[in-house]
Amino acid sequence: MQLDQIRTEISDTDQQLLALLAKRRQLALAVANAKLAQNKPIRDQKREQELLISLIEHGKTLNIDAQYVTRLYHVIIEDSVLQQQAKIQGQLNNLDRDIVRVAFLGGQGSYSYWAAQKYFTRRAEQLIELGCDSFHDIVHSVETGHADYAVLPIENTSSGSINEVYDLLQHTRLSIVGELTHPIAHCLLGLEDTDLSKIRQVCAHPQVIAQCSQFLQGLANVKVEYCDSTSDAFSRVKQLQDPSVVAIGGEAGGDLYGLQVLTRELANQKDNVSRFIVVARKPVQVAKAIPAKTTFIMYTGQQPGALVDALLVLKQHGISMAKLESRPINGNPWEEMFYVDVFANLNDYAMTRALEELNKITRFIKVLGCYASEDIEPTQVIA
Ligand SMILES: C=C(O[C@@H]1C=C(C(=O)O)C=C[C@H]1O)C(=O)O
Repeated sequence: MQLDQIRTEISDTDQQLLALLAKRRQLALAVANAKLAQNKPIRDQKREQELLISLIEHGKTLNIDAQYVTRLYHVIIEDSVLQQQAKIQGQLNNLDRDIVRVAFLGGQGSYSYWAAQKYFTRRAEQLIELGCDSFHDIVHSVETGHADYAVLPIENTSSGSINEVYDLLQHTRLSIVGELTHPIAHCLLGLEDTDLSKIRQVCAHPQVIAQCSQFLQGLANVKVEYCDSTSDAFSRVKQLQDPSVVAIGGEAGGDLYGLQVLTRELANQKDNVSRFIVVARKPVQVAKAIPAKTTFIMYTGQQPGALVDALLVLKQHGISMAKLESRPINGNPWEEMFYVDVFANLNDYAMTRALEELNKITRFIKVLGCYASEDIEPTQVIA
């Protein structure tokens, strides 16, 4: 066969693969409704394990190795479960799935832009993108009704919690309605004729600078320029047309600005992942069939053991904590507001009781939201 002929066949095969994946998605969505009717959880890891084991076996007969099958399968299952969750949540909360206005940091190509795309592609026909210059403006645009949702980064595996976002949550009436994680693969990006040894200036967002601090320390005589967002860093490099000026950001984002990758994997941690939250004016309910997280803030007071007592309430009700963070309270020096993420649905009996008890022993407590957990653990196959 000629090269062109073979390639035509490969393209045809890829299209068939896509069509089959689309069909699989539709079947999974039908399964989701059947499960709701039978009061069963969306995720069924036993079924996933059985499927994976049989696919690995079948793969052997086709000369496809187990690792390849497993990697593909993880991607397919994650998509399948997230599609089902999004559909069930949309139905339960009567969410408008047509046009959605989303506020996020930066413009096209920023990490928050990709996170917003990733989250809403399962939930809306059309996105109206409202890029903002600061976290404050993002929250404000939802508060004032200019946007329906905001997507905000809240923590990162390299730089930790994003304090500015935590502080904004303390003072807003918006609710957390969703979460997602997104891998953040930092690259050094520049104009086509950039010579790495001649770089004078690196443009990046402060969070990105913190996540790549070790790489940046290794660059001698290079000025670090703080930018409002990663997309802001890209547009500066593009506008300046100076090959000694580069940006740090994601490859796909840089591509939108015609920038080339000069070096990859700049983050301090190899697994550099950010967790984003989605906030809206109205809280959502999470279906019982879906694992939920609840986030609340509390001020316990300064008496000895106050935090321990509060956490004991969670223990007594069998509620696991996903994260505990503390932030200063404005105007009360050395007093702390605690932010607690728990693996629980706000409507669970245990959670309701725990909150009632916490209400009695804390000075202030406020639920920031209950939302579907998007952390889809890969299917485990016991060898
Ligand atoms: C589609 C289903 O729901 C989930 C997704 C699965 C899949 O995509 O194969 C398998 C099990 C469940 O975790 C199902 O239960 O069959």
